[in-house]
Amino acid sequence: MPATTSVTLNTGAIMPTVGLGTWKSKPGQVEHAVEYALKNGYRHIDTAAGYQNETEVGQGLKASGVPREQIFVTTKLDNPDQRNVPEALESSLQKLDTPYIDLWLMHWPAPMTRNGKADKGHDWLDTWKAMEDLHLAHPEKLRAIGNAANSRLLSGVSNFSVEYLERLLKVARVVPAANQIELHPSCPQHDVVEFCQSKGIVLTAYSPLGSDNSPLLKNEVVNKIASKYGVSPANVLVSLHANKPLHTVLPKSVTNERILANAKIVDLTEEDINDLHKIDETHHFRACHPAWTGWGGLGFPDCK
Ligand SMILES: NC(=O)C1=CN([C@@H]2O[C@H](COP(=O)(O)OP(=O)(O)OC[C@H]3O[C@@H](n4cnc5c(N)ncnc54)[C@H](OP(=O)(O)O)[C@@H]3O)[C@@H](O)[C@H]2O)C=CC1
Ligand SMILES: O=C[C@H](O)[C@@H](O)[C@@H](O)[C@H](O)C(=O)O
Repeated sequence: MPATTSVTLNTGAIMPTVGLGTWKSKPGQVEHAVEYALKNGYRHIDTAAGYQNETEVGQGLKASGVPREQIFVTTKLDNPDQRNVPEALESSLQKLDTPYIDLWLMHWPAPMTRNGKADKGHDWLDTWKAMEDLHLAHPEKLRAIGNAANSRLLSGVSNFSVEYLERLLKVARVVPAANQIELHPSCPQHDVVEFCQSKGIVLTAYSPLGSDNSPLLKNEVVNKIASKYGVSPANVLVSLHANKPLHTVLPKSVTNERILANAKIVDLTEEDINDLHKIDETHHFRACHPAWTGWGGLGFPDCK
């Protein structure tokens, strides 16, 4: 299958395959990164309330001059806001200075207190129910969950394992449109990928390069494939997802040349993909281990 440039969500909305990541992209830098990306062809930006840069991301959206309706914007409900879902949505809309969000994700199935501890008195399933209620009441604010012509209202999740998705889907009125999870050759999560694909849930690959100072950029297999196509290792790591059904991918950079370069996607062969998947057999890692939430491994088999 040739690499895709967009996927269709279960709402019918179109989500561009490559989006600019903004975790750790600081105010002062991120406005320019977003503006530069949009001026150079990106149409998908990923942020989160937890990144504390929504205001500056919003400034970058405006500065680009690209009409809002041509841009796919994802943001996320922060873990300490799981008891305050409507207020959190309003806060993100205000900071991003936008009338709607294209995709709103529960950042982690892990309610937390404001002082960084697990909030064991709250169930993330109740958070999802509150997100569903909001979507049903305000479809105009959450584009990816539907519109007047499509009353099937959908939103998304992030960091959901198969075990957690199964619990969600048992009671959900709304099938998540996307599950944003860590995906790269050293964290392929085939179980979650297959499960989501079987339910029509789009996978969004986070930390696709392996995050900061990634060993994957120096990996021999990645470099060999990069040489074969005359591209950089980052292009191979981004392309890996663009070559799979129902996948999108979020390379992050605040460096102009990298923002530009990372958007180039190449077609990979099945053999290339199999070789990249073998990397995990000898070198597995996660950039974002779920244990930081205080909720343990969140049902991920490699996090027990
Ligand atoms: N839902 C969730 O829980 C999570 C979501 N995410 C999302 O996914 C995005 C991507 O993940 P992230 O962890 O940021 O990591 P990435 O895998 O995108 O790697 C980013 C790092 O690689 C560097 N880099 C970027 N391009 C290149 C290149 N071409 N060559 C060499 N180095 C490069 C960046 O540096 P520099 O910027 O200095 O150029 C930065 O240090 C996040 O920004 C966020 O939007 C990430 C983690 C968790
Ligand atoms: O989206 C990014 C990640 O989920 C990030 O928000 C968490 O992983 C957390 O901040 C951490 O410190 O590990």
